Amino acid sequence: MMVIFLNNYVKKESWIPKDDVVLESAAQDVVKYEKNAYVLAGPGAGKTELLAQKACYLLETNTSTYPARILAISFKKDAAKNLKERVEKRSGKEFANRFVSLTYDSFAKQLMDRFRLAIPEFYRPTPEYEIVNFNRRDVTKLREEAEEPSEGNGWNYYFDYELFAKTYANDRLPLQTDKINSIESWYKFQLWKNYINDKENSMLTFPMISRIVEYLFRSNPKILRAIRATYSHVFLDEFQDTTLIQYDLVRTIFMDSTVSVTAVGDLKQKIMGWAGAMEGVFNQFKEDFKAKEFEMVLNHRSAPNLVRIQTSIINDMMGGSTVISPSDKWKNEKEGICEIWNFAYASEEAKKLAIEIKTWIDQEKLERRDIGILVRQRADMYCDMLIDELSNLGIHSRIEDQWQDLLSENFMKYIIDVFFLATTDRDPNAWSSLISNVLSLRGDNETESYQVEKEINSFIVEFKETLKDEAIKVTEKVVEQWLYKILTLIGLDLIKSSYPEYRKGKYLEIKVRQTAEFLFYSYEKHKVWNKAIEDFLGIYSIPIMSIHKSKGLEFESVILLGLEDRAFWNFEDSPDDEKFTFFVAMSRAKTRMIFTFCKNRFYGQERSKINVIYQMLENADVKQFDWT
Ligand SMILES: Nc1ncnc2c1ncn2[C@@H]1O[C@H](COP(=O)(O)OP(=O)(O)OP(=O)(O)O)[C@@H](O)[C@H]1O
Repeated sequence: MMVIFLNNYVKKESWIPKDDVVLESAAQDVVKYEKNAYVLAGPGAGKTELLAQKACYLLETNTSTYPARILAISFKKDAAKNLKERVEKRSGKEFANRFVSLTYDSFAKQLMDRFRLAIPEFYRPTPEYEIVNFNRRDVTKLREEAEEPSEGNGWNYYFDYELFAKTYANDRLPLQTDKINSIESWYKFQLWKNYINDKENSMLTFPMISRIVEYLFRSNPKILRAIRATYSHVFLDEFQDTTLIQYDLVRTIFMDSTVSVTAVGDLKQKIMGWAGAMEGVFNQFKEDFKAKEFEMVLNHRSAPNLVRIQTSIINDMMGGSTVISPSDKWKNEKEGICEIWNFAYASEEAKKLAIEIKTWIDQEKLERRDIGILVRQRADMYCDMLIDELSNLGIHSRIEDQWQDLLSENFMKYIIDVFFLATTDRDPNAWSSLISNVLSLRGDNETESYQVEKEINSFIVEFKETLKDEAIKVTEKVVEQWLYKILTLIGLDLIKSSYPEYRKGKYLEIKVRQTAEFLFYSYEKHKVWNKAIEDFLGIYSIPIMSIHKSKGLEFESVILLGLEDRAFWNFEDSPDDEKFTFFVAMSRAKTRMIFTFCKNRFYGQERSKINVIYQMLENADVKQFDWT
């Protein structure tokens, strides 16, 4: 175990933010504030950055007293990984070892695996279990397979399957068997019994896992004390999207404890209402945790003209007169383009956008990853013509959703570094990152360093030859075998034991197979491995994704393709969710934001239902251009 000596710590008053970042005064206060707090701030305010800086401060000044840990909980795997990497890069691995960055799902799952035997019997899953989703179709199946109590007890036997699929885990455990007084409550009980007890291997959804863990901690003070002693601080990112079940878990574990909790979020980016994001979560947190409110008012991401437009839209959406300022790195307040482009036909739209994007790449020297193409839904349908037109101009683009998840897998860094080292002459960054990652996986034993370097080096020399060997017919299966060789070199068992998500079931195997499939696809395109690996990472592709997947990301130029009624089909039912979704899209742009509308896409489009959005853009003086 690595011991940090006292003289490595920085005095609180001498600590300064990392990477020359200048924090606005509210952010400085949050970094140093010791009690529970929440931060409300708009897009690009640096909320995630603030958490990274606060982690560095707490660790480097020993305010999070050694050996306590800091826990950060995010929604997406890549966000959790990104936060961990920032802290690691700035404070170094020794400090960052005490920074645990997880998603809500993996946090709950880890706790359940660790304390499984302490879970009361009826709710205790089998040692091997399967993680599943539970949707409307599964409600139907459950109902088909169950032997319902016969009618005549006055219950209404017709119930809303959709609602049931969303709320089946909303009640705290244990379920009160004496309160089974409706068909829904009867099925809620059946679901737990059926999924956990009646199967050889239990089946669990993430909301069920959270519920089990919440129950465990609520009913077992010893375990509760242990976890409270593990963490000194907890960070909650994108707090506006927290569900009732997630919040209840956090509350049970950390409320009224010495653990200091900091939540950050933005009410204008609350876009998970459909997935159960809790109404009034900040107020509830304020009350339960006696938390102090902080507000940040700068936007570090977008150019001044875009900040002006975003601010006007915020005030239209939320009422009030918020003032948000761009950072002072911009030369003048007119910088930043925001336009609406109207087309008659999708083919014309695709042509015009492809030509425009080519100009950005050729003349403005934008990289492909500087451009983000966003859609409300169904990227495959909305973008097929644009993908073809871009391809005609020699520009590759790809629908990023599947890659995003795969690339944030914990085993991926080893694979990528080994491939980089085997396909380039010398890559010092890949070498040092690989060696330090392997050493840290193996317990940071410095004396092993020489041996590890030797072992990896000889593998890479051999792997280089393998990749060059034209006699080997590359297939998906062959790539999969290579991946296993790399993981075995690093330590397959260690990888499984170090990353809890790989401990159980076939998850690792499934992800390795998918990696082989995607890598092989990239290889088939380029036929040389150095290009294939870059292609796999997406360096040569313009990313296309749904707005939901773009959360937390930023691009120099953003195109929101299809600002139309049908794309925002749920607007009438959930106008706020949809307005916020639109706002998330427009706030991803640093310098250019283009919205498109196409009259004849899929047999006709209107913009009457989402007229409010167009009205807000008009109020902000956003200009429209007809390209037909
Ligand atoms: N204090 C700062 N000084 C300079 N740049 C900053 C600062 N804080 C953040 N940034 C930069 O601004 C951008 C936005 O930061 P970040 O992603 O942390 O914002 P956010 O509030 O989490 O955004 P969003 O909610 O829109 O996803 C990033 O490029 C980040 O590096």
